[in-house]
Amino acid sequence: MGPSTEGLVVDAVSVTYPAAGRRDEGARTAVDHVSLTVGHGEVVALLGPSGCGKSSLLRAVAGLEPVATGRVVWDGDDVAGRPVHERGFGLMFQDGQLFAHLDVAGNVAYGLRNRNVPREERRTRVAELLELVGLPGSGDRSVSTMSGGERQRVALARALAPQPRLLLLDEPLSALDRALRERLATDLRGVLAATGTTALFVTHDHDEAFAVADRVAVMARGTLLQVNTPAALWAAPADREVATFLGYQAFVPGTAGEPSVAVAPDGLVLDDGSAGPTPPTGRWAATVVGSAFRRGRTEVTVDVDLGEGTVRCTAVTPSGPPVVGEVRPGASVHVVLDESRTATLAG
Ligand SMILES: Nc1ncnc2c1ncn2[C@@H]1O[C@H](COP(=O)(O)OP(=O)(O)OP(=O)(O)O)[C@@H](O)[C@H]1O
Repeated sequence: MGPSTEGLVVDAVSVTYPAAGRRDEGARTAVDHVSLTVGHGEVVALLGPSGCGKSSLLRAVAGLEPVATGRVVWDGDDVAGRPVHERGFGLMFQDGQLFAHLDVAGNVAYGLRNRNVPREERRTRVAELLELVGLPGSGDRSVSTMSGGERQRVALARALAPQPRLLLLDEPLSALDRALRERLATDLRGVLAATGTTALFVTHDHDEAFAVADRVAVMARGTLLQVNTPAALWAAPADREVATFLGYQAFVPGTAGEPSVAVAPDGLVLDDGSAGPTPPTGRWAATVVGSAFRRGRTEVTVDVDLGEGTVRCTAVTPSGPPVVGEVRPGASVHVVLDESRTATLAG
Protein backbone atom coordinates (compact mmCIF):
# COMPACT_ATOMS: atom_id res chain seq x y z
CA MET A 1 0.00 0.00 0.00
CA GLY A 2 1.62 3.25 -1.14
CA PRO A 3 1.72 6.41 0.96
CA SER A 4 -0.99 8.01 -1.21
CA THR A 5 -3.60 5.69 0.35
CA GLU A 6 -2.72 6.63 3.96
CA GLY A 7 -5.26 8.69 5.87
CA LEU A 8 -8.42 10.01 4.25
CA VAL A 9 -8.91 9.82 0.50
CA VAL A 10 -12.05 11.48 -0.83
CA ASP A 11 -12.27 10.19 -4.37
CA ALA A 12 -14.64 11.84 -6.88
CA VAL A 13 -17.39 12.24 -4.29
CA SER A 14 -20.72 13.79 -5.29
CA VAL A 15 -23.64 14.61 -3.02
CA THR A 16 -27.08 15.25 -4.48
CA TYR A 17 -30.37 16.25 -2.90
CA PRO A 18 -33.77 15.56 -4.32
CA ALA A 19 -35.31 18.60 -6.00
CA ALA A 20 -37.56 20.47 -3.62
CA GLY A 21 -40.05 21.44 -6.29
CA ARG A 22 -41.44 19.52 -9.21
CA ARG A 23 -40.56 15.87 -9.59
CA ASP A 24 -39.12 16.30 -13.08
CA GLU A 25 -36.66 18.99 -11.97
CA GLY A 26 -34.02 16.40 -11.20
CA ALA A 27 -31.65 16.29 -8.27
CA ARG A 28 -29.60 19.25 -7.05
CA THR A 29 -25.86 18.56 -7.02
CA ALA A 30 -24.32 20.06 -3.86
CA VAL A 31 -20.90 18.39 -4.26
CA ASP A 32 -19.65 17.52 -7.74
CA HIS A 33 -16.92 14.89 -8.04
CA VAL A 34 -14.62 16.32 -5.38
CA SER A 35 -11.29 14.60 -4.68
CA LEU A 36 -9.19 15.48 -1.65
CA THR A 37 -6.73 13.82 0.71
CA VAL A 38 -5.99 14.36 4.39
CA GLY A 39 -2.78 12.66 5.55
CA HIS A 40 -2.25 11.23 9.02
CA GLY A 41 -1.85 14.08 11.49
CA GLU A 42 -2.79 16.67 8.89
CA VAL A 43 -5.43 19.39 9.35
CA VAL A 44 -7.22 20.43 6.17
CA ALA A 45 -9.75 23.28 6.02
CA LEU A 46 -12.61 23.33 3.52
CA LEU A 47 -13.12 27.03 2.85
CA GLY A 48 -15.94 28.46 0.78
CA PRO A 49 -18.97 30.73 0.70
CA SER A 50 -22.33 29.74 2.10
CA GLY A 51 -24.00 27.10 -0.04
CA CYS A 52 -20.82 25.95 -1.84
CA GLY A 53 -21.28 22.42 -0.55
CA LYS A 54 -18.61 22.23 2.15
CA SER A 55 -20.95 20.95 4.88
CA SER A 56 -22.45 18.44 2.45
CA LEU A 57 -18.97 17.10 1.70
CA LEU A 58 -18.10 16.87 5.41
CA ARG A 59 -21.38 15.12 6.11
CA ALA A 60 -20.70 12.64 3.31
CA VAL A 61 -17.30 11.86 4.82
CA ALA A 62 -18.96 11.44 8.23
CA GLY A 63 -21.63 9.12 6.82
CA LEU A 64 -24.49 11.52 7.61
CA GLU A 65 -25.19 11.95 3.90
CA PRO A 66 -25.01 9.21 1.25
CA VAL A 67 -22.56 9.67 -1.62
CA ALA A 68 -24.10 9.79 -5.12
CA THR A 69 -20.73 8.98 -6.70
CA GLY A 70 -17.23 8.26 -5.49
CA ARG A 71 -15.48 6.70 -2.52
CA VAL A 72 -14.59 7.76 1.01
CA VAL A 73 -11.45 5.79 1.87
CA TRP A 74 -9.56 5.55 5.15
CA ASP A 75 -6.14 3.85 4.99
CA GLY A 76 -7.15 2.04 1.83
CA ASP A 77 -10.53 0.90 3.16
CA ASP A 78 -13.69 2.27 1.46
CA VAL A 79 -16.09 3.30 4.23
CA ALA A 80 -18.69 5.01 2.01
CA GLY A 81 -21.30 2.32 2.64
CA ARG A 82 -20.79 2.18 6.41
CA PRO A 83 -22.94 3.86 9.03
CA VAL A 84 -21.59 6.86 10.98
CA HIS A 85 -20.63 4.96 14.14
CA GLU A 86 -18.61 2.36 12.24
CA ARG A 87 -16.27 4.85 10.61
CA GLY A 88 -14.23 5.74 13.70
CA PHE A 89 -14.55 9.44 12.91
CA GLY A 90 -15.34 12.14 15.49
CA LEU A 91 -17.70 15.05 14.89
CA MET A 92 -17.91 18.55 16.24
CA PHE A 93 -20.48 21.14 15.21
CA GLN A 94 -20.98 24.91 15.37
CA ASP A 95 -23.23 24.51 18.37
CA GLY A 96 -21.31 21.93 20.41
CA GLN A 97 -24.56 20.13 21.25
CA LEU A 98 -23.50 19.36 24.80
CA PHE A 99 -25.70 17.25 27.04
CA ALA A 100 -27.35 19.74 29.40
CA HIS A 101 -28.10 17.08 32.02
CA LEU A 102 -24.44 16.09 32.37
CA ASP A 103 -21.66 18.13 33.95
CA VAL A 104 -18.48 18.97 32.03
CA ALA A 105 -16.72 15.74 32.98
CA GLY A 106 -19.83 13.75 32.06
CA ASN A 107 -19.89 15.34 28.65
CA VAL A 108 -16.21 14.73 27.97
CA ALA A 109 -16.39 11.14 29.24
CA TYR A 110 -19.50 10.33 27.22
CA GLY A 111 -17.75 8.57 24.34
CA LEU A 112 -15.43 6.76 26.75
CA ARG A 113 -18.26 5.35 28.81
CA ASN A 114 -19.82 4.00 25.62
CA ARG A 115 -16.56 2.21 24.90
CA ASN A 116 -16.43 0.68 28.39
CA VAL A 117 -13.23 2.47 29.36
CA PRO A 118 -12.63 1.74 33.08
CA ARG A 119 -13.62 4.49 35.51
CA GLU A 120 -10.11 5.45 36.69
CA GLU A 121 -8.79 5.67 33.17
CA ARG A 122 -11.79 7.78 32.21
CA ARG A 123 -11.13 10.15 35.07
CA THR A 124 -7.48 10.59 34.11
CA ARG A 125 -8.30 11.07 30.46
CA VAL A 126 -11.01 13.66 31.18
CA ALA A 127 -8.61 15.62 33.42
CA GLU A 128 -5.92 15.55 30.70
CA LEU A 129 -8.34 16.71 28.03
CA LEU A 130 -9.75 19.55 30.13
CA GLU A 131 -6.19 20.69 30.80
CA LEU A 132 -5.46 20.51 27.08
CA VAL A 133 -8.45 22.64 26.05
CA GLY A 134 -7.70 25.25 28.71
CA LEU A 135 -10.38 24.28 31.26
CA PRO A 136 -8.36 22.52 33.98
CA GLY A 137 -10.31 21.40 37.01
CA SER A 138 -13.72 22.33 35.64
CA GLY A 139 -15.07 18.77 35.43
CA ASP A 140 -17.86 19.29 37.94
CA ARG A 141 -19.14 22.52 36.43
CA SER A 142 -22.57 22.58 34.88
CA VAL A 143 -22.39 23.22 31.14
CA SER A 144 -25.36 25.58 31.40
CA THR A 145 -23.21 28.08 33.36
CA MET A 146 -20.52 28.23 30.68
CA SER A 147 -19.84 30.85 28.03
CA GLY A 148 -20.08 30.02 24.32
CA GLY A 149 -16.30 29.73 24.05
CA GLU A 150 -16.04 27.46 27.08
CA ARG A 151 -18.79 25.24 25.75
CA GLN A 152 -16.95 24.81 22.46
CA ARG A 153 -13.81 23.88 24.40
CA VAL A 154 -15.81 21.20 26.20
CA ALA A 155 -17.24 20.03 22.87
CA LEU A 156 -13.70 19.75 21.49
CA ALA A 157 -12.54 17.75 24.52
CA ARG A 158 -15.56 15.46 24.14
CA ALA A 159 -14.88 14.93 20.43
CA LEU A 160 -11.21 14.14 21.09
CA ALA A 161 -11.80 11.81 24.06
CA PRO A 162 -12.31 8.58 22.08
CA GLN A 163 -9.21 9.46 19.99
CA PRO A 164 -11.04 9.40 16.65
CA ARG A 165 -8.85 8.47 13.70
CA LEU A 166 -10.33 11.50 11.91
CA LEU A 167 -12.01 14.52 13.49
CA LEU A 168 -14.62 16.33 11.37
CA LEU A 169 -15.39 19.89 12.46
CA ASP A 170 -18.28 21.86 10.93
CA GLU A 171 -17.84 25.60 11.58
CA PRO A 172 -16.85 24.91 15.22
CA LEU A 173 -16.13 28.57 15.99
CA SER A 174 -18.75 30.35 13.88
CA ALA A 175 -21.15 31.09 16.70
CA LEU A 176 -18.49 33.02 18.66
CA ASP A 177 -17.51 36.67 18.38
CA ARG A 178 -14.45 37.62 16.35
CA ALA A 179 -11.92 38.15 19.14
CA LEU A 180 -12.83 34.87 20.81
CA ARG A 181 -12.82 33.11 17.46
CA GLU A 182 -9.27 34.25 16.74
CA ARG A 183 -8.05 33.05 20.11
CA LEU A 184 -9.86 29.75 19.91
CA ALA A 185 -8.61 29.15 16.36
CA THR A 186 -5.04 29.36 17.63
CA ASP A 187 -5.89 27.12 20.59
CA LEU A 188 -7.66 24.65 18.32
CA ARG A 189 -4.57 24.36 16.13
CA GLY A 190 -2.45 23.79 19.24
CA VAL A 191 -4.76 21.08 20.56
CA LEU A 192 -4.97 19.26 17.22
CA ALA A 193 -1.19 19.38 16.86
CA ALA A 194 -0.55 18.27 20.46
CA THR A 195 -2.82 15.26 20.01
CA GLY A 196 -1.60 14.49 16.49
CA THR A 197 -5.23 14.55 15.38
CA THR A 198 -6.09 14.20 11.70
CA ALA A 199 -8.85 16.69 10.96
CA LEU A 200 -11.09 18.05 8.23
CA PHE A 201 -12.47 21.42 9.20
CA VAL A 202 -15.24 23.43 7.50
CA THR A 203 -15.27 27.23 7.65
CA HIS A 204 -16.33 30.26 5.62
CA ASP A 205 -13.71 32.45 7.33
CA HIS A 206 -10.33 32.66 5.56
CA ASP A 207 -8.51 33.90 8.65
CA GLU A 208 -9.78 30.93 10.59
CA ALA A 209 -8.84 28.48 7.82
CA PHE A 210 -5.34 29.96 7.67
CA ALA A 211 -4.95 29.93 11.45
CA VAL A 212 -5.98 26.31 11.92
CA ALA A 213 -5.09 24.30 8.82
CA ASP A 214 -1.95 22.83 7.30
CA ARG A 215 -3.66 22.97 3.91
CA VAL A 216 -6.73 24.86 2.75
CA ALA A 217 -9.14 23.57 0.09
CA VAL A 218 -11.06 26.46 -1.50
CA MET A 219 -14.51 25.39 -2.65
CA ALA A 220 -17.20 27.02 -4.82
CA ARG A 221 -20.33 25.69 -6.49
CA GLY A 222 -19.72 22.14 -5.34
CA THR A 223 -16.18 21.90 -6.73
CA LEU A 224 -12.66 22.49 -5.43
CA LEU A 225 -10.96 25.54 -6.91
CA GLN A 226 -7.52 25.20 -5.32
CA VAL A 227 -5.84 23.26 -2.52
CA ASN A 228 -2.56 24.28 -0.94
CA THR A 229 -0.82 25.47 2.22
CA PRO A 230 -2.00 28.85 3.52
CA ALA A 231 1.27 30.52 2.51
CA ALA A 232 1.27 29.06 -1.00
CA LEU A 233 -2.41 29.94 -1.55
CA TRP A 234 -1.85 33.49 -0.38
CA ALA A 235 1.27 33.89 -2.55
CA ALA A 236 -0.31 32.47 -5.68
CA PRO A 237 -4.10 32.29 -5.77
CA ALA A 238 -5.12 30.42 -8.93
CA ASP A 239 -7.60 33.04 -10.11
CA ARG A 240 -9.71 36.01 -9.10
CA GLU A 241 -12.39 33.96 -7.45
CA VAL A 242 -9.89 32.30 -5.13
CA ALA A 243 -8.08 35.60 -4.50
CA THR A 244 -11.34 37.36 -3.63
CA PHE A 245 -12.28 34.58 -1.34
CA LEU A 246 -8.93 34.70 0.44
CA GLY A 247 -9.50 38.41 1.13
CA TYR A 248 -7.71 40.22 -1.71
CA GLN A 249 -9.58 43.49 -2.12
CA ALA A 250 -9.01 44.55 -5.75
CA PHE A 251 -7.30 43.73 -9.03
CA VAL A 252 -5.03 45.60 -11.38
CA PRO A 253 -5.55 44.20 -14.88
CA GLY A 254 -2.46 43.07 -16.77
CA THR A 255 -1.52 44.89 -19.93
CA ALA A 256 -0.22 43.33 -23.17
CA GLY A 257 -0.34 39.73 -22.04
CA GLU A 258 0.84 40.49 -18.50
CA PRO A 259 -1.09 38.71 -15.74
CA SER A 260 -3.41 40.60 -13.44
CA VAL A 261 -2.30 41.54 -9.95
CA ALA A 262 -4.39 40.94 -6.84
CA VAL A 263 -4.13 43.62 -4.16
CA ALA A 264 -4.18 42.56 -0.49
CA PRO A 265 -6.22 44.54 2.08
CA ASP A 266 -3.09 46.52 2.98
CA GLY A 267 -1.66 46.50 -0.55
CA LEU A 268 -2.69 50.05 -1.50
CA VAL A 269 -0.72 52.89 0.03
CA LEU A 270 -1.70 56.53 0.14
CA ASP A 271 0.91 58.47 -1.84
CA ASP A 272 1.73 61.98 -0.71
CA GLY A 273 2.86 62.94 -4.22
CA SER A 274 6.42 63.70 -3.16
CA ALA A 275 7.76 60.37 -4.37
CA GLY A 276 8.68 61.70 -7.79
CA PRO A 277 8.07 59.71 -10.96
CA THR A 278 5.21 57.25 -11.16
CA PRO A 279 6.40 53.83 -9.92
CA PRO A 280 6.42 51.08 -12.59
CA THR A 281 3.45 49.40 -10.93
CA GLY A 282 1.41 52.59 -11.32
CA ARG A 283 -0.10 55.49 -9.43
CA TRP A 284 -3.82 56.17 -9.45
CA ALA A 285 -5.98 59.16 -8.60
CA ALA A 286 -8.53 58.33 -5.92
CA THR A 287 -11.32 60.04 -4.00
CA VAL A 288 -11.51 59.73 -0.23
CA VAL A 289 -14.73 58.29 1.15
CA GLY A 290 -13.72 58.19 4.81
CA SER A 291 -10.92 57.24 7.14
CA ALA A 292 -10.31 55.47 10.43
CA PHE A 293 -7.31 55.19 12.72
CA ARG A 294 -6.78 51.50 13.27
CA ARG A 295 -3.90 49.37 14.54
CA GLY A 296 -1.52 52.28 14.69
CA ARG A 297 -2.12 53.77 11.28
CA THR A 298 -4.75 55.54 9.27
CA GLU A 299 -6.84 53.40 6.94
CA VAL A 300 -8.46 55.45 4.22
CA THR A 301 -11.45 54.24 2.26
CA VAL A 302 -11.14 55.45 -1.32
CA ASP A 303 -12.96 55.15 -4.63
CA VAL A 304 -10.37 54.33 -7.26
CA ASP A 305 -10.24 53.04 -10.83
CA LEU A 306 -7.34 50.59 -11.03
CA GLY A 307 -8.21 49.83 -14.64
CA GLU A 308 -11.52 48.00 -14.38
CA GLY A 309 -13.87 50.79 -13.34
CA THR A 310 -14.28 52.45 -9.97
CA VAL A 311 -14.03 50.20 -6.93
CA ARG A 312 -14.09 50.98 -3.22
CA CYS A 313 -10.81 50.03 -1.53
CA THR A 314 -8.84 50.57 1.62
CA ALA A 315 -5.54 52.42 1.36
CA VAL A 316 -3.16 52.47 4.28
CA THR A 317 -0.78 55.17 5.42
CA PRO A 318 2.61 54.43 6.94
CA SER A 319 2.56 53.74 10.68
CA GLY A 320 2.48 56.83 12.85
CA PRO A 321 0.09 59.44 14.09
CA PRO A 322 -3.29 59.83 12.39
CA VAL A 323 -3.17 61.59 9.04
CA VAL A 324 -6.09 63.98 9.19
CA GLY A 325 -6.19 67.05 6.95
CA GLU A 326 -5.73 65.55 3.51
CA VAL A 327 -8.04 62.57 4.01
CA ARG A 328 -11.36 64.39 4.44
CA PRO A 329 -14.22 62.78 2.53
CA GLY A 330 -14.22 64.05 -1.05
CA ALA A 331 -10.48 64.89 -1.04
CA SER A 332 -8.43 63.94 -4.11
CA VAL A 333 -5.46 61.71 -3.30
CA HIS A 334 -3.17 59.27 -5.09
CA VAL A 335 -2.52 55.64 -4.29
CA VAL A 336 0.35 53.31 -5.21
CA LEU A 337 0.90 49.59 -4.71
CA ASP A 338 2.91 48.01 -1.93
CA GLU A 339 4.31 45.23 -4.11
CA SER A 340 5.06 43.03 -1.13
CA ARG A 341 1.31 42.94 -0.52
CA THR A 342 0.20 41.86 -3.96
CA ALA A 343 -0.03 38.51 -5.76
CA THR A 344 0.32 37.79 -9.45
CA LEU A 345 -2.57 35.73 -10.74
CA ALA A 346 -1.86 32.70 -12.87
CA GLY A 347 -5.25 32.75 -14.54
N1 LIG B 1 -30.86 18.54 3.18
C1 LIG B 1 -30.82 19.27 2.05
N2 LIG B 1 -31.79 19.17 1.12
C2 LIG B 1 -31.76 19.88 -0.03
N3 LIG B 1 -30.75 20.73 -0.34
C3 LIG B 1 -29.75 20.87 0.54
C4 LIG B 1 -29.72 20.15 1.78
N4 LIG B 1 -28.60 20.50 2.45
C5 LIG B 1 -27.95 21.38 1.67
N5 LIG B 1 -28.61 21.61 0.52
C6 LIG B 1 -28.22 22.48 -0.58
O1 LIG B 1 -26.95 22.04 -1.06
C7 LIG B 1 -26.10 23.14 -1.32
C8 LIG B 1 -24.84 23.05 -0.47
O2 LIG B 1 -25.18 23.20 0.88
P1 LIG B 1 -24.12 23.05 2.06
O3 LIG B 1 -24.83 23.21 3.35
O4 LIG B 1 -23.34 21.82 1.85
O5 LIG B 1 -23.20 24.30 1.77
P2 LIG B 1 -22.21 25.05 2.75
O6 LIG B 1 -21.11 25.52 1.89
O7 LIG B 1 -21.85 24.19 3.89
O8 LIG B 1 -23.06 26.27 3.20
P3 LIG B 1 -23.30 26.84 4.68
O9 LIG B 1 -22.00 27.38 5.13
O10 LIG B 1 -24.34 27.91 4.46
O11 LIG B 1 -23.80 25.67 5.48
C9 LIG B 1 -26.90 24.38 -1.05
O12 LIG B 1 -27.44 24.83 -2.28
C10 LIG B 1 -27.99 23.91 -0.13
O13 LIG B 1 -29.16 24.68 -0.28
